[in-house]
Amino acid sequence: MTSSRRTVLVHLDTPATELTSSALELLTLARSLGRVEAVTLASPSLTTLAQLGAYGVELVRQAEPAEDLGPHAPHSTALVAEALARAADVSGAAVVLLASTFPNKESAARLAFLTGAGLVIDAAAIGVSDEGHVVGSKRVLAGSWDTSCEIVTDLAVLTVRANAVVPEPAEAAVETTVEGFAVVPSTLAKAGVPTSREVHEAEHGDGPARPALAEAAFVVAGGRGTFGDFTPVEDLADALGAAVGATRDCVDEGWIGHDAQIGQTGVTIAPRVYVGAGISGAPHHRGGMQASQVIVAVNNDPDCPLFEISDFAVVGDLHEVLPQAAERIREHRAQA
Ligand SMILES: Cc1cc2nc3c(=O)[nH]c(=O)nc-3n(C[C@H](O)[C@H](O)[C@H](O)COP(=O)(O)OP(=O)(O)OC[C@H]3O[C@@H](n4cnc5c(N)ncnc54)[C@H](O)[C@@H]3O)c2cc1C
Repeated sequence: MTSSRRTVLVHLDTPATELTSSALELLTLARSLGRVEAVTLASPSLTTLAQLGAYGVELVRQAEPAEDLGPHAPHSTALVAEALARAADVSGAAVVLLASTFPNKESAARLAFLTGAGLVIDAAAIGVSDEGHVVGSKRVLAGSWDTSCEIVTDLAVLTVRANAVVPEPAEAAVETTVEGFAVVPSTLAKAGVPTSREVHEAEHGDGPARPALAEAAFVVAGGRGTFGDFTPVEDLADALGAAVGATRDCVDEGWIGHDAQIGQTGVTIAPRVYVGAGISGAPHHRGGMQASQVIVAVNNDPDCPLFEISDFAVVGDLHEVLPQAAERIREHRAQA
């Protein structure tokens, strides 16, 4: 199918007061595949509509469940799947894209089951084969294999990792209209509606708010080489607007919270830039960060294994290197 004939649905996470960076990335990616429509389970705000217009989306399809299932219904993965299935049917869509969050992966799996669609979870790139089929690519097996999966079904469902592309508005902004469509929730969807939902912000003391580790475009991570003092790591992270990560050893030592753990038993990340300071590069850690686009390692051991997969290797004491880097970045930012 040619891209001009292909309709691509982008699921907007709720609450849709303002589009997240992940949503803007999805819209950018979707434009390269065909004509983009957005789907939401909650009324989009004026800010959201303006953003959608800037990204070239003319139509937002808003699901209207036939029964009031309560305020948390848009977070029901079963209902999201049923709404997307209906939207795909109404629009004749060939592709549905969702951001790769845990709930969205579940919704995508349910959607694929409902529609018989081919499914790729955690795609890092999306292309089109010579036959016109959508191809999702990703790293698997702890970052040791790159795979590409051609989806040959009429409908392709993909969840896309954060930072797959740089968000870019369309060449020309358009007017965005909202069109409702009815969804009749199944017994399953009605049985599984969340009754409460509380988002816990990560705590950073009095410091600036930092992006979520799994979605951050920049990550600064510290290892055992910090000897428990994460100040230089956090300072560089704040200069860059980055998330803070760590190795499991630091978490086990109680130097930093579990949410910061990167690796096979922690968070898997694929930021645009990963800085690893005082980290040896053990396979368990590499499995969670090897897909990063640019890897910078700071280590006082010139033979540290992390250097083998680094784009930039800095041999030095992190307590000297990181503060200097943070200072230079702040100087550059002040001049910009
Ligand atoms: C089942 C299992 C699951 C695991 N899962 C994970 C996981 O998900 N994530 C994870 O990270 N680990 C995981 N681990 C642990 C992993 O195997 C390693 O032990 C761990 O990643 C090592 O952490 P590190 O690099 O901080 O420490 P180390 O390996 O001790 O490395 C410290 C590094 O700091 C350098 N250094 C020291 N001082 C300085 C200085 N002043 N300046 C600069 N560099 C300095 C040293 O040269 C060294 O390279 C797992 C282990 C097991 C058994």
